[in-house]
Amino acid sequence: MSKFGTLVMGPAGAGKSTFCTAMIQHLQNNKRPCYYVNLDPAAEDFAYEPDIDIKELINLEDVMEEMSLGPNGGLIYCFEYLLDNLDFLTDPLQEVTEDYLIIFDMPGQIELYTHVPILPRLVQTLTRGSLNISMCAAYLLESTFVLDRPKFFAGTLSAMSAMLMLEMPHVNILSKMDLVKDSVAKRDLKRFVQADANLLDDDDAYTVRNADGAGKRDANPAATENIMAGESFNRLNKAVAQLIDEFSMVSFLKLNAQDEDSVGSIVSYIDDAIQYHEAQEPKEPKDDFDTEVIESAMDR
Ligand SMILES: Nc1nc2c(ncn2[C@@H]2O[C@H](COP(=O)(O)OP(=O)(O)OP(=O)(O)O)[C@@H](O)[C@H]2O)c(=O)[nH]1
Ligand SMILES: [Mg+2]
Repeated sequence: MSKFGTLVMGPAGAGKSTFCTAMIQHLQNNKRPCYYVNLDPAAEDFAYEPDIDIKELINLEDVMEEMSLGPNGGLIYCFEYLLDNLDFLTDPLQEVTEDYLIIFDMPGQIELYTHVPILPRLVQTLTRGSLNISMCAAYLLESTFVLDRPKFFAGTLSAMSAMLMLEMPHVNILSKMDLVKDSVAKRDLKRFVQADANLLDDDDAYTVRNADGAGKRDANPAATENIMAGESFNRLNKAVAQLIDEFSMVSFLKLNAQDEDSVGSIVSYIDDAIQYHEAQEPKEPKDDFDTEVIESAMDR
């Protein structure tokens, strides 16, 4: 028998906790049980009280103060401490049954998803051994990144890095779609959803250099204001986009956390990835009634 869960990840402020709240609300509306695990040792306010809260084990503020660490070093310390005290997480999760969706709300420190080998160890504990949770990662990237294409590809690279590092079913999500739906053409949005590397060539804010390298910045100063520029910056971005293109593994689902249908559609993708519905026994209330009748008849 398997348990089911989703690991909600992504850079700071991507909308992870808001998405967790929206998922819980959606599952409750559909009479589905869920189990909420907060793994952000700095998170303060919750719309739904977590069933497990890492702050009951370790608190980022205390770590920063006592160990004289900054927020990123403090966070890594908190996760190493969690790995040394995994019973805190695994003991209560043993009791969770297969009809629950376990939602893990992660912190936004990007190093967790790129190069620090902490999450693979955590994921192994959750997905193997006695817990055996069938997990899907949900990696959120804020859709406003599409307004600055190099930034979008940098964010996409972080999503790909998490996919490669964790080696588990994975959905990538462009969050906060309500913020860009009026400023990005539908045709362009489709290309962002597929992480089309050619988007950089068509970027108004950047000039594709001439073959002799003598190209100029785009003539539109409004589009280029405050945006990093330069030939080597362009080459770096092209190389990043090409790498993403060669792996051909990143595409995005679109999320507006305020829209129940949008949340429902992402939950369906996650359900498919973890094969949630295949594991659910059809439950007929009549069965319980029949069992009660038979048992009481046998008692007599
Ligand atoms: N417009 C809009 N704002 C959103 C949406 N989702 C989240 N936000 C806002 O974005 C901000 C950050 O959201 P959070 O859910 O706290 O993001 P997070 O990824 O959990 O942030 P950290 O845990 O600090 O990394 C909040 O002000 C949210 O209200 C959305 O779908 N649309
Ligand atoms: Mg959060």
